[in-house]
Amino acid sequence: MNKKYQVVGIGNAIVDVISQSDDSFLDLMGIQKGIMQLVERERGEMLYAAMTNRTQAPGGSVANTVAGLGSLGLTTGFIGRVHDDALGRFYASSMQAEGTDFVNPPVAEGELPSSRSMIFVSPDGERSMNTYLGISSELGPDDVSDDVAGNAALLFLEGYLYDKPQGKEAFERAAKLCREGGGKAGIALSDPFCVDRHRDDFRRLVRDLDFVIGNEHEWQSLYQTDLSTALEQAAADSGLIVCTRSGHDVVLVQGDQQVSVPVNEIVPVDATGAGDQFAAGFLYGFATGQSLEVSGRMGCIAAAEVISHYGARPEVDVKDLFRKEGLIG
Ligand SMILES: OC[C@H]1O[C@H](O)[C@H](O)[C@@H]1O
Repeated sequence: MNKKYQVVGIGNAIVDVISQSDDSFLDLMGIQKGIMQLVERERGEMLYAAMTNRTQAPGGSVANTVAGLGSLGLTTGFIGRVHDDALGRFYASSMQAEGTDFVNPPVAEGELPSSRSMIFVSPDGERSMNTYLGISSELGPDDVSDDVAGNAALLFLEGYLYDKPQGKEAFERAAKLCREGGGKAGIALSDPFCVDRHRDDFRRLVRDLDFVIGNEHEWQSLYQTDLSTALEQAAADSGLIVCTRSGHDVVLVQGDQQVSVPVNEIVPVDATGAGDQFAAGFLYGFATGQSLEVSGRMGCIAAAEVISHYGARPEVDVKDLFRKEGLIG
């Protein structure tokens, strides 16, 4: 298919502010370990000030996936919203520099600043994210142009967008444009609490979209049952489903075909972005016509790379890693 973009993503455009902390610091600050929690602006500022040795990097779940695909050499675009402030300009220019079109220019009007997530990484590699959504949560249908969503061979949608009515509209419009243009659209379930908030919508999306990627907790939350029953139901509902299981075999089901891809269990330096980069590796395989098994293996390689260092995006050429495993020539 001759499209301007091999993959387009739509989601929250978030600058990650990363620091290391121990669990007693999390307790002291009232941070729940291992999840993404939304925070108000004031609390975000307080947490930011409490961070020692902080570093800053572009993040956002689906944006991380699309950036990973861009650095793998696919033509990629990302639909997100940043303010025309220092963080927003940093975000937009970093995406471009990493090889992904950041298609909507930073917005000058309005008062909400660019989004940021204060991420505390524990000594065991677990990450605790505290996200102030800011302008990102104002993403709406007007931010989705025909030229971008209608020109995508694959569209990857972030489940978190469903948290705001205008985000949901943007998501639905992008999916419609992509599929009317002959592309395929899929969703990242985002997190179990997000699934809980939008169960009916997400079950409909599993039936309607072309592929769905989630982890075991998200699939269990979606069908409110044990994992194997949940995956059976998902596979019956959807053309292609993928389930990651942190440190355990990944399960992929497409029609009658079911594949399990083994994962080498390693202690992460920083677990941030593991699912996002799994999705990047998997979608790279999917977009380039690889088998289900090879695509799953690519996902596992990309995920293993990103958890071996701080930050949610790859630091090496992941294609080299695919070559070393004999997955590409
Ligand atoms: O999945 C990891 C991402 O989720 C949050 O949205 C952070 O921005 C981080 O980069």
